[in-house]
Amino acid sequence: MIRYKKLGYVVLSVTDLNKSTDFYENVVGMQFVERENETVYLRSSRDHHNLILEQGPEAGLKRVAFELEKASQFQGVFDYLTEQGLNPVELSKKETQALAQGRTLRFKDPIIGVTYEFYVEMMQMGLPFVPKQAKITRFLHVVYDTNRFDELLDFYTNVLNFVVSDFSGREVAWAWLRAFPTPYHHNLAITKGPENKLNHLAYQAESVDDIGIQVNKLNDNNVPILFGPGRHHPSGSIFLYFADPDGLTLEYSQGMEEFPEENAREPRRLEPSKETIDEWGGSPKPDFAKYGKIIEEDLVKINN
Ligand SMILES: CC(C)C(=O)/C=C/C(C(=O)O)=C(/O)C(=O)O
Ligand SMILES: [Fe+2]
Repeated sequence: MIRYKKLGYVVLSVTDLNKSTDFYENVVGMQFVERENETVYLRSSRDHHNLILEQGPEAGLKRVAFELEKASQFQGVFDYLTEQGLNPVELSKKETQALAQGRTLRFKDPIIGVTYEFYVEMMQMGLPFVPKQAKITRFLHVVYDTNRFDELLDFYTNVLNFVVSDFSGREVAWAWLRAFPTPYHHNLAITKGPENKLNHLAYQAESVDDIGIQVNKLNDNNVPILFGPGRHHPSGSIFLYFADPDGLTLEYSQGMEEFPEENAREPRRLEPSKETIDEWGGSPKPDFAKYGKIIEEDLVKINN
């Protein structure tokens, strides 16, 4: 059984690396760690990185990385994914050293083609994370649109050991999932849509005040606010969605429900109503979750 420590980081392809680095540092609130050629590492915790930006010809999602609960689980998880026919590839020492992390495997999900990375022992930085702008406290979740909803839900729950926190729909069209046994209501969610794409990425804000302060700061910086502030009924969180320089939707989220490992409540089937989406009655702008191409790449970059 796969046991996760946390959602660790994502890799985004961006069309203007300098602009996006400035945005994620000075608007979103992450801390710059280092730049290696066309790759920038940023963090929102003691981890060496919680976001990698890569210059590319088009914007999109390249990779989603989860940290396994224990280093001792790595080989067992590798063997399990092999048995499941997912053909995981273990990264070379050279590549894991470049990433400042321990043993690392990658595979592609066979449904929508997202590259996943499972790793252990990411280097912990000497100084604590200090947000420069918004007080973000962690990288919280990834959401996809998919036209293969049922297969994707089956894959996460029956192969990758994610647990459903809530569903929505008469015919289920939303599912919020947590990587077992991580406590947050969701570190991954999926929704039915005409295509397979990233819907949004979310960062936890320290307090409700920080969300309110960000409304003003985003407006001052002419950053488009795409939805909110409001309160999502599923996780109970206060939210604020805005656009990154490539139009990708980002969320600040505060106050999400947390689950115990044992005796957690059962998932609820929620009405897909306006009030479920936002208890305060708001609606998303047309550009909400409009962009977010899934970019497929080679699993291994540095061979030895
Ligand atoms: C916008 C959708 C329909 C919605 O309700 C989102 C809910 C939540 C939440 O409850 O926290 C999210 O953040 C999410 O799905 O990402
Ligand atoms: Fe969200």
